[in-house]
Amino acid sequence: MAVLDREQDIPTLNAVNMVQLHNVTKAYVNQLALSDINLEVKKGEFLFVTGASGSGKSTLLKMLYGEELPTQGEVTVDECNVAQMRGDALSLLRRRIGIVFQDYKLIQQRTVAENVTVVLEAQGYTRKEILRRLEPTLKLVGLRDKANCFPGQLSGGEQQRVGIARAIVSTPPLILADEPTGNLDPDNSWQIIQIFRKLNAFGATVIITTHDEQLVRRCNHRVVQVCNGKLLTKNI
Ligand SMILES: Nc1ncnc2c1ncn2[C@@H]1O[C@H](COP(=O)(O)OP(=O)(O)OP(=O)(O)O)[C@@H](O)[C@H]1O
Repeated sequence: MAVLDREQDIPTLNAVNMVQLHNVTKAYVNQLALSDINLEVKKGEFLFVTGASGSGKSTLLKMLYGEELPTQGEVTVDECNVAQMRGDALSLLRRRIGIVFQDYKLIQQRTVAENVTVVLEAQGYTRKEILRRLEPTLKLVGLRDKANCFPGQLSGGEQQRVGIARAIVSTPPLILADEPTGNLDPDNSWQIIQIFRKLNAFGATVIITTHDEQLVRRCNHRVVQVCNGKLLTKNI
C-alpha cells in the first residue's frame, strides 16, 4: 500500500459532502495531534482512516461529533459547523451520527435488546416505534436470537454487533467507528466490516479508523492515513 500524496484539495461547501475539514489543526495542552488538515467525505462514501497508535485518528473522529473542538480551522458535518453547535442543536446533530467504539461501551446489567433501545427511549421514541426498529436492527447484525442475553454472555464479536446495533437503530446517515475491530480476530473483524458495508450500501456514510492494514486491503474503499499530524491519501 503506497502513500501517494497529501489530501490538499481545498474543500468547497456543498450538500454533496457529509463531512468537511478545512485547514483543521488540533493541539492538546502538550501535544499537536493534527496539523492543518483538509478532508472531504461525500454522502454515501465509505472511508477508512489508518495510522499508527497516537497519530490522531480518534481525535479526528471526536471532532466530527463535537467531543473535541478544533484549535484552528472548520469542521462541518451535514452542513453544520460543529464548533458552533451548542446544547439542543449539538444533541440533534449527534442524533444523526451513529458512533461505534472499540471497547463496545455496553451496559452490563441490561440485555442486548435494552442496550440497543436505551438511546431511543432517551430520545422519546414511542414503545411501538422502538419495537418496530429493534427487530430488523438485530436481524441485520445477526443477533435476533440473543436479544435477551446480557453482554457478559456474549463473545467479543457479538458484543461489537450490539454496539453497532445501538449506533444504527435510529438510522443515522453518518456512522463513525473508532477501531471497531481492534479487539477482534480476523474472522470476526471481517464479519463486522461486512455489516458496515451493508449499511453503506443502504446509503449511510461510513468512516472507520483502523490499524488493520490487511482488512483495509481486502476492501475496495477510499483510505486516508494520519501521519505526523498530516493526512495522506493512500492507494490500496
Ligand atoms: N485529551 C487529551 N489530552 C492530551 N493529549 C491527548 C488527548 N487525547 C489524545 N491526546 C494525544 O493526541 C495524540 C493523538 O491521540 P489519538 O487518541 O487521536 O490517536 P489515535 O491515532 O486514535 O491512537 P490509537 O490508535 O492508539 O487509539 C496522542 O499523542 C495522544 O496522546
